[in-house]
Amino acid sequence: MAGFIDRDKVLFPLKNISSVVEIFKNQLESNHEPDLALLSIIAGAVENSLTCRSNVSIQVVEPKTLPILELHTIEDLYNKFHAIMKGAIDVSKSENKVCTRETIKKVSDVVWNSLTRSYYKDRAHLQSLYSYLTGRKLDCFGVAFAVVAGCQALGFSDVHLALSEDHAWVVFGESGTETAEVTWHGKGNEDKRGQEIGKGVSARSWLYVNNKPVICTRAMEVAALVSAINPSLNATLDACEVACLQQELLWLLYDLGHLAKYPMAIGNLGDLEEIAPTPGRVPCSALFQEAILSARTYYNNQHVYPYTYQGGYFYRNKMYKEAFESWANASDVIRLYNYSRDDEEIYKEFLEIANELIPHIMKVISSGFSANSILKKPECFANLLRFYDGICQWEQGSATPVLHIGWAKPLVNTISKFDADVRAQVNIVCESDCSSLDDRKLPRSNGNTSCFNNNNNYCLSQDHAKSHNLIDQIESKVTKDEEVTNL
Ligand SMILES: CC1(C)CN=C(N2CCN(c3ncnc4sc(CC(F)F)cc34)CC2)S1
Repeated sequence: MAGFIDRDKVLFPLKNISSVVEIFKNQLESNHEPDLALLSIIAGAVENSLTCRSNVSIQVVEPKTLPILELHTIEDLYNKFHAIMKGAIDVSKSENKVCTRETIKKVSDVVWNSLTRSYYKDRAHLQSLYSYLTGRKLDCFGVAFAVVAGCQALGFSDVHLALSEDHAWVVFGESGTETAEVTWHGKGNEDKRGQEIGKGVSARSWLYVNNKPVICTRAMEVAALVSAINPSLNATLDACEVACLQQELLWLLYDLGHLAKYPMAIGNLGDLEEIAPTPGRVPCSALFQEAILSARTYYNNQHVYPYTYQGGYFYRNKMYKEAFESWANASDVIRLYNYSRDDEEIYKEFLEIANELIPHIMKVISSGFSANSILKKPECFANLLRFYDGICQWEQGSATPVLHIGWAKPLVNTISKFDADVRAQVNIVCESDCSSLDDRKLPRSNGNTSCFNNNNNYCLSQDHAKSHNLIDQIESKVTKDEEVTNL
């Protein structure tokens, strides 16, 4: 590990964004691995100086300048982190050895036991070592990151961060295939720190992405800390210097190839580019597409967020037909999983799409009568069915139910907005008898597109037909309603 060397120290005191980018560049291009503790402390210090309560007056700083960051501030915290780790774990005998589960548990205990007794865990700005070293507070990602940074400080180059879409753990050992929980997840769940990643039912939950997590290199761990930078000043305002720093650091990592296997980081960059496009760079829509391609290429299309990044972009830009397709593709991913109580985050995501975003779209478009309204397009109806059908299939075979009556009303409301002649163009094809499909949900390796048959009708393939009973119920209810209204 390069550590905190003179080439970086001469850049202090840090006064602007480009000097911070320069330090990250030096670390990433050095022939040693980048120093996670150093970069997390610097990113956290910059974020803290521009967003935290301490300077409540909205900073009016020169564009791209930062409140001055002195060398001793960073150096003292860096030395403190090394002292904590080396004071707690004796590694003299394990020079250049791979790490053991026992040592990882010790490092996790050091972090865990040094945290403030009780604090609001979901608060912003609790993700960096700056927060850990100055406030003794970390969020669940921050604990996992601190353990990996601690192991790096102790000389273990085999310990790496493993990331799902809502959880983080570590991999280690000779072939990097040992796994260990090092942090908590969610509210009120007993932490499983020290244990290997679930082989049981939790393995089928979205939380562990069907054992297709992002396994980080050191540079991807830098991408994770950069992704975790939080520019929010409060619920409505962002500190633009912090957002600008995050955006420039993500482009630096992108250009060095370190985001290629990290769909969520590409998605984060897409979100930032949508707000403030960088001249000469690809449009944000291309980044959302790249994130999807990365998830399909490296993670067997088992990740949901790349599609919801893209769907959110289409929705915000009133591209509703395209949004339906992205959301249907997201639903094609979740249908492979069994819903478990650890999956609240993605449940909330689908709930918001089904019960807020789609109803909003139905409201704003049904006022217009334009001929090319999406209500006239069978592919929109097909994608909506595919979206709802995936959620139904997600529920099937799961211990915990997904759907409740609150889902049905917006669902029927939406379906009934499409005229019968449009709905008639969508065939629900049972390519094979449903009963022959076993209940295990084998991940399908093909990309997600709604299948189109030759005579330009839109058919839902065999997997979708599994919940055709729900679709039949909707169809019959809608038809009945129509009969009633046509009486
Ligand atoms: C389409 C969305 C709702 C927009 N933002 C989304 N994010 C998903 C989570 N985000 C992330 N971005 C980069 N890396 C990671 S690792 C991780 C799990 C945590 F426990 F470590 C989360 C996450 C960033 C924001 S999904």
